[in-house]
Order: sequence, then structure tokens, then C-alpha cells
Amino acid sequence: MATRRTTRVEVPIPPTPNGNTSDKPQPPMLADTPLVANSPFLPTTLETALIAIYPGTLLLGSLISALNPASRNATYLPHTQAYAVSEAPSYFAKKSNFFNVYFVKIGWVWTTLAFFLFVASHSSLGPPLRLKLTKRRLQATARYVVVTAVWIAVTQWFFGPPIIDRSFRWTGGKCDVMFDDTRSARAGRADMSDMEKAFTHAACKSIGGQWAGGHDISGHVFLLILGSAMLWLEFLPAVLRMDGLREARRIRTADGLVRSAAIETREHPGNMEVPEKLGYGVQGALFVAGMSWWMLLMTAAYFHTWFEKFTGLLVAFTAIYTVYFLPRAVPAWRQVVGMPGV
Ligand SMILES: CCCCCCCC/C=C\CCCCCCCC(=O)SCCNC(=O)CCNC(=O)[C@H](O)C(C)(C)COP(=O)(O)O
Ligand SMILES: Nc1ncnc2c1ncn2[C@@H]1O[C@H](COP(=O)(O)O)[C@@H](OP(=O)(O)O)[C@H]1O
Repeated sequence: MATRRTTRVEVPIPPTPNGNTSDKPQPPMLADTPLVANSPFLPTTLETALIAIYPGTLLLGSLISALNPASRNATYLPHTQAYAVSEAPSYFAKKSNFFNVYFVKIGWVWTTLAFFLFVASHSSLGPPLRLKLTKRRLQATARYVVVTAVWIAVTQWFFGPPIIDRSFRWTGGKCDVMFDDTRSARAGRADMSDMEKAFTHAACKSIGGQWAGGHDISGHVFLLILGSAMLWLEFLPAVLRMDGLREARRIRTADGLVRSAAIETREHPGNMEVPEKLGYGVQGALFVAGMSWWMLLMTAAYFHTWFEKFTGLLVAFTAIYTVYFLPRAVPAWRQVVGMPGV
């Protein structure tokens, strides 16, 4: 005979407004606001749609390169991650293009300038252009420091070569300096193998070698997504009064219950003041984020293999998730880095 199994589910009951044991004034209970994403680990529907623009851009770029006859007829050189210079299918397919040299190659300078112009000038974080340290400014700076540390570790230095260079070597890549197979060349290669261990991509290029054989995570895709996503996620919740960027965000509070992020906005719960004008800070961040999107599309269309671009996206998303989404579910981490727009 079939037995009927029952499952017991414990539903945490939020404390009633009168059930507080503390004398401190409590923020209004907004746990009953409509649920958009039930788990504090997940972005809201609107955030998901905005974030999907990044993989969408990579797909669009791949589509451009697959459909454009100029790209199809050009020779792709894997060791340079680009098309042969003489056959470059567009101005943007040349590494020497103005926007690559003066925007992406020093991309963290532009991202840093845009970030701090916004933090220093937007009234939602503190008195505009006055050197006053507010909690919101400090937490925004903490977010920048963590994201910058990830950028440094992935592209510049990680207790030696950066993670991109290390992962290239872990996957079997090396710096090919000599290509002839004479006995002296082979001996030379053998002598070099120890020295090679310290090689970075930059060092390899500087001695005229070819960085070949391993998986080369796209540094451009990583940097452009990391920097621009940080800027969008900072300023959008501060300038748009949209549920999906504000009160629909779910957070886990110290008592283990899941509530609307709006309860963390002390002075205007659920509705942090939004200035009428965008201001220089937001305009600067919009410009850098917009340019980053265009250069991401160009990288997607003309450089790297799809898998190298995908891993660039994955590494950037991991960092963005840790700084901008994980704090919602982990109150101790939220104490340190806070959340934009609350
Ligand atoms: C485990 C690492 C721990 C490090 C801990 C340090 C934490 C410190 C945190 C914050 C300190 C703030 C200091 C930040 C200063 C920021 C000012 C600057 O931006 S200066 C550097 C400017 N450089 C760039 O913008 C370079 C950007 N380019 C690249 O990253 C690469 O060229 C590329 C990834 C785009 C492509 O690589 P390539 O090899 O193809 O050229
Ligand atoms: N949008 C873009 N415009 C011009 N060059 C780009 C580019 N995206 C990538 N590249 C170039 O492609 C190579 C690989 O990039 P990355 O690994 O950073 O994604 C780099 O070459 P160089 O290192 O020779 O400058 C980089 O400059």
C-alpha cells in the first residue's frame, strides 16, 4: 500500500513591528514589497536583463565577424589574437587604433577618474565636491579597492606574473623565442627554460618572442566588462527610480530573514533622493561605460577566439558578483562594501 509522505517546511515569520526588543528606532518593514527575485543571491529581473547585454555584445561581435566578408577573407593569426595587419577588415581591427591606444590600454585610469568624479560629485553619496567622508563614500571606495585589486591580480601582478599570464602557462603556453631547429637553437631553448618560468606576456613580446600554445583569457574583454559594469552598477541605482534597481533587490538581514534592500535606506526608505540633474559625475561615468561597450563590441568582432572572450567575461562576472551581488546575502560582507543606492 502506498504511504503518503509529508514534508515539513519551516517558514520564518518576520517579527511584527511591535515585536522589537530593542529600543532603537527600526526602519519601516518593507518585507512585503512585491518579490522580483526571491533569493538574495540572485539579481533582480531588470539587473539580469542589463547584465545579459554583455554576453549579448560578445555574441553580436561574433556574428559581425562571421557575416562580414572582409573578416571572413582575412587571415586570423592566433599568436597575435588578431587578423593579419595588412588584411585588417576595419580601422577598429587594428591594434594601433586611437581608441585602443588611448582608451582601453590605459582603461583603468579612465574608469578610476569616472568612478571618483561620480563619488565626489553626486549628492546621493555626500555633499557634492566637498571633502566630507560619508559612510556611502567610504563603502563605494571599498568596492573600488576590491575591484581594483582584482584588476591588478588578473592583468598586472599576482605575486609575480598576473593571473592571465599564469593561466596561459598552466594551459601549456610558452614564450617561443627561437623557431629554427638547429642544434644551437635547441640548446638555447634548453638554457632558457628556467628563465622562461618568470616570463610574462609583456616580457615575451619585448624580446621578440611569440606567446603561444596556451589559453589566453582576453584581457580587453575582462577589463572592459569589469570597469563598465562597476560604473553602471554604481550610478544606475542612484539616478533611476526603478524598482528593479532598488527596492526589488533582496537582502538577508542579520536575523536570517530576506527583506527588501529598501530597509537599509535610513532617511528615505525605499526611495533615496534622486537629484533632478544628471551632473558631471554621472555624465562622465556614462561616457566611459558607453565607450567601453563600443570597444567590447570591437574586441568581440575582431580579436580573440570565442572561448578566450568567454573566459574574460567569466572572470569579470565573478568579481562583479562578489562585490555587487554577494553582499546582499552575506550581512558581514555588506557591512564592509555596502550596496549602491541605499
Ligand atoms: C593580489 C593583488 C593584490 C593587489 C593589492 C593592491 C590593492 C590596491 C587597491 C587599490 C589601490 C588603488 C591604486 C589604483 C591606481 C589606479 C590608477 C590607475 O589606473 S594607474 C594604471 C593604469 N593602467 C591601466 O589602465 C592599464 C590598463 N590596461 C590593462 O590592464 C591591459 O593593457 C589590458 C588588460 C587592457 C590588455 O592587456 P594586454 O597585455 O593585451 O595589453
Ligand atoms: N578593441 C580592440 N582594438 C584594438 N586592439 C585590440 C582590441 N581588443 C584587443 N586588442 C588587441 O588584441 C591583443 C589581445 O588583447 P587582450 O588579450 O588584451 O584581449 C592585444 O594586442 P597587444 O597586446 O599586442 O596590444 C590588444 O591590444
